[in-house]
Amino acid sequence: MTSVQMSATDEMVEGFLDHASRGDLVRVSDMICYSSKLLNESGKQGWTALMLAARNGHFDLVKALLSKGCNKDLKNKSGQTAHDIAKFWGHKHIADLLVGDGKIRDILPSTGVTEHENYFSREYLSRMSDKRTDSGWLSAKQSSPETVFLLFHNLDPLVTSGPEHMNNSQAKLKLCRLKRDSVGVLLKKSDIVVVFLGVEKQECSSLSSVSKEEDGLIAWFALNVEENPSEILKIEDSHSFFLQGPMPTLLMLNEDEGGIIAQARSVLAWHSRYSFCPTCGGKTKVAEGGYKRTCLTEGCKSLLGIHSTCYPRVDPVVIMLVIHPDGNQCLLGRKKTFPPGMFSCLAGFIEPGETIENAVRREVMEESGVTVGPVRYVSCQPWPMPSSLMIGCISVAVSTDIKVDKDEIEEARWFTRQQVIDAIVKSSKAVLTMPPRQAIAHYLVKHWTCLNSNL
Ligand SMILES: NC(=O)C1=CN([C@@H]2O[C@H](COP(=O)(O)OP(=O)(O)OC[C@H]3O[C@@H](n4cnc5c(N)ncnc54)[C@H](O)[C@@H]3O)[C@@H](O)[C@H]2O)C=CC1
Ligand SMILES: [Mg+2]
Ligand SMILES: [Mg+2]
Ligand SMILES: [Mg+2]
Ligand SMILES: [Zn+2]
Repeated sequence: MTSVQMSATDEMVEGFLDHASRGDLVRVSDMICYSSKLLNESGKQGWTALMLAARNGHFDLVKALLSKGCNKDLKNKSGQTAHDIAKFWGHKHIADLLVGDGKIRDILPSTGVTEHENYFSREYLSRMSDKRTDSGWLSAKQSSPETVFLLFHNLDPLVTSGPEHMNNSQAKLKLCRLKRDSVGVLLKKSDIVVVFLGVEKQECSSLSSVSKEEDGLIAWFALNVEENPSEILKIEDSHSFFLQGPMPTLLMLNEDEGGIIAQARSVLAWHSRYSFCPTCGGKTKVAEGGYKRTCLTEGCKSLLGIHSTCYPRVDPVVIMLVIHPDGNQCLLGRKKTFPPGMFSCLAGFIEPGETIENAVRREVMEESGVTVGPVRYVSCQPWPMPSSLMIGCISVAVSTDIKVDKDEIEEARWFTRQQVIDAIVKSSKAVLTMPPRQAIAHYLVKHWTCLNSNL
């Protein structure tokens, strides 16, 4: 190659990287059509087009480069991949895209939002809903020595703080995984509701347990008792106790157990609140592994077709971070019951016949007097107090004057990006405190500030 050819190639690479750096999708795509080798070319300090697009937050360009087959594992001269760069500069949605295989996600049109796992969201068990109607299988599992039972007293779970349970876990508490022998007396009682939660996913079953079970499935059940059962039960763990709460104590478990609690507590709470048929007031019987209550009154309307009152309820709630029209402040409020200094996102129940977007606009107007324009879904979180689904959104205000609804909110204020970052990192300069990391309100604020998730 002559020096003239060399410089022509260098010039083309330099131009290509310059377009990538500025996020010029059209020019970058044209140049790749002309020479696909450009995809993995690097310039100064070993930066590729993908790295430059990741550095500057050009999500669509990153997606296009991945779809053309560029190598996302290349490193620059500082040893950073495009993923490291996106993470460092706070482009979480790009970092998420780069960490995956880029294939499945590409089928969906980009919204810039990737799925985020919140506390209470993890599916540790496989629900196996088809087994709920298999009464033979359910009763065989209830008699199996391998089966795990979780016990609740008035919806407070039995947990242990014993040191022998704390290996490899940062959580200070762990759910007591009782065996049949410990809860046998309760299972014989006719008024005890036993809810089938699911089976351990294959990868979390230990091999020794698998060999002892005919179908290799370790089932989990949950039961709730109203009288304190400590006297009649055989519980050997002297460190066990019923965790009084629900808040903030339920946030002290690990992520796996948070997910189990979200399911178990919500279904048990439904049983404790719906003792009688909501349609006719008659007696009901528990069916389908605790996922249904069937009315015993002949002719009750709830027996015709599928009747929603027979199944566990979920209440949808919108929770939203409202961004100031200047893009640099967000609206947070405090309820009278919050600890001093704490502010959170506004939230409210979705009403019948209402969309998520309209519920966001109505609740923000009711609680703060601020008018909201566009609304985008970000992430959701089961909230088992008793059974909400928090639907997390980000939205933009089109008015900024605040007039709070004093019945619900004590104060609402615009906070700057820096102020909420200080609160999240618990800086000594912080002028407010935020809900803990387990609450979706915390994630919404973090999402907005594009902070890296390891903060
Ligand atoms: N995970 C998180 O980060 C947060 C969760 N939350 C949860 O969001 C939920 C809703 O927020 P709020 O501001 O209280 O709602 P809200 O703003 O709609 O006001 C609550 C009032 O709405 C009425 N209401 C309407 N439908 C209701 C239903 N299905 N259940 C109970 N009350 C209903 C009641 O009068 C109640 O006092 C609460 O349960 C709260 O625990 C709230 C803030 C943060
Ligand atoms: Mg509210
Ligand atoms: Mg409200
Ligand atoms: Mg409301
Ligand atoms: Zn009925």
